[in-house]
Amino acid sequence: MLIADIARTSGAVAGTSGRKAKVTALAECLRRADAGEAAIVVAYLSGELPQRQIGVGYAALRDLPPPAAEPSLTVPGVDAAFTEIGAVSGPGSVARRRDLVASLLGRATRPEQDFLIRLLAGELRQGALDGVMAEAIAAAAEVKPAEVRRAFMLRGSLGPVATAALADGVAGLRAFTLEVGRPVKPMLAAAAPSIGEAFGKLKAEAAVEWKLDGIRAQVHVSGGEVRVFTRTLDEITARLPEVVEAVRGLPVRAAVFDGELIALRPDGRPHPFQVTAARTATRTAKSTEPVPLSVFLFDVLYLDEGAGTASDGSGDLLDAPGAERNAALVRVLPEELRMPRVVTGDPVRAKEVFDEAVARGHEGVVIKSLDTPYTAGRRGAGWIKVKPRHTLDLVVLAVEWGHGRRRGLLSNLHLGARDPATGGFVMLGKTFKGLTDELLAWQTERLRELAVREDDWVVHVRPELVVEIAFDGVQHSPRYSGGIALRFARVLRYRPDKSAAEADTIDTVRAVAPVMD
Ligand SMILES: Nc1ncnc2c1ncn2[C@@H]1O[C@H](COP(=O)(O)OP(=O)(O)OP(=O)(O)O)[C@@H](O)[C@H]1O
Repeated sequence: MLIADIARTSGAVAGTSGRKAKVTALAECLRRADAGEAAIVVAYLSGELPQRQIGVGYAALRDLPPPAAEPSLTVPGVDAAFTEIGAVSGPGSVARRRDLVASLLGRATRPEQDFLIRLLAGELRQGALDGVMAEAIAAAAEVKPAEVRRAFMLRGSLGPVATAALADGVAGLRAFTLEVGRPVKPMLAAAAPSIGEAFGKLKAEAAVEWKLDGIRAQVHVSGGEVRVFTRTLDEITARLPEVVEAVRGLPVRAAVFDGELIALRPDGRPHPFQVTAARTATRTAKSTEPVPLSVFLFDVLYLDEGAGTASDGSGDLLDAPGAERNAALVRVLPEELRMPRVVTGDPVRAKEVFDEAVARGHEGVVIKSLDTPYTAGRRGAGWIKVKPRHTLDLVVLAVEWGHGRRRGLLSNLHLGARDPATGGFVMLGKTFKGLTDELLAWQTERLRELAVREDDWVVHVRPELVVEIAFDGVQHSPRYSGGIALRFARVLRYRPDKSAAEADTIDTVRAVAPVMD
């Protein structure tokens, strides 16, 4: 298969806002790929190329060689070239990489050059196409989309799922199973502005759980071994001995739990989020004394209680309804390891739980359907979060050099929400409020790494960094393409645990904040 095919498909997908048209274009492209190429096609089209691994700076992409007249680059050929570029190291590696990129681009036609540059610069990398891509794989392989989504949840990446679907259909997809020790993509929550609205979306009775502002953790137990993974599926076991200790002695042969880890003060109220985050951050100030994390588990995806017990045998619980998974959780976990939870059909009672959680310094509640299975992502909205004050996770699109005291620092952030219709981002406003000196220094360094171009004092960056923003409301604004702007936006913190594909969408912004005039 030729890169020209992928470039053309990428253009077609970007050029239409219709979901169906996107799926059709992607499926058509996948049908032309052989099973081995499919994984690469999927990765490139969803912009999943690991830029940092390839390590091509923007400078290498600025001076383009003249384009080739005819397309000749093949998918395996380009992939091999990327691997070669990524492997260059040692003295002179920057120049060597630049030469290799120039040689690759010199063999590309103009549209192929455009595509490869956007791929290398990370500008295709919104991954917003995950849902669309899963549907396209299903269409190309002639299987149900649910089969593809399930395999994606279990495997964590769509490339290998596409290969399996095209090579072996449903049988290939079902070969992806839940294995203790291998993390799966976590279930996420939709948002509602109030308890009443959240209840309105679920059946009469639902579970109301505290929402703690900690770190999501998937805890895998097998025999005496405990392993802990983040929501981005990275292993953090070695950093959290107290979590391993808390879970080690449970009466299970094997299990996979889902939950939240948080640093609590002796009075049970949470420490500021940074204290929790410091326990798993890769770059931390060594001077701070680590504060132990408490474990609050709220789901179980797999359970084998061992011979002679209630569930004698092994069991993947992903398809079991919420109430049944919780019953299993209650059976094997002591109360102090479980997330506080009340089952009720009464919104007034639910509001009491919410008020209590907030009074104790927590974020709010997650209202959970009793009958939905465990599914990755926000699909189906079996979980709905309600907070007293909604915040948004937005993507930094650009940043302005500061003035005065902030001279030499990247300060005023341009904030964007995801636009699922286009796969791009919609700008919602700017802010330099809420930034501490520490955050300013950190973002200056990080955003310089992500810079793609600079005009006057505005540095445009690869849309990768997710920042959590508080705001007072949303108002109409002709200045931005989405027609709305945030009022009094201020930075709460960065969300390095989230990718741009997980940032809030423009639809979420409208759902949590009615537009004021
Ligand atoms: N009881 C709970 N049930 C589920 N998730 C919980 C609970 N308590 C805290 N959480 C956290 O809330 C997150 C679910 O909300 P969501 O899917 O919107 O992710 P998020 O965007 O990280 O949330 P937020 O930014 O609001 O913390 C989970 O990833 C988890 O870390």
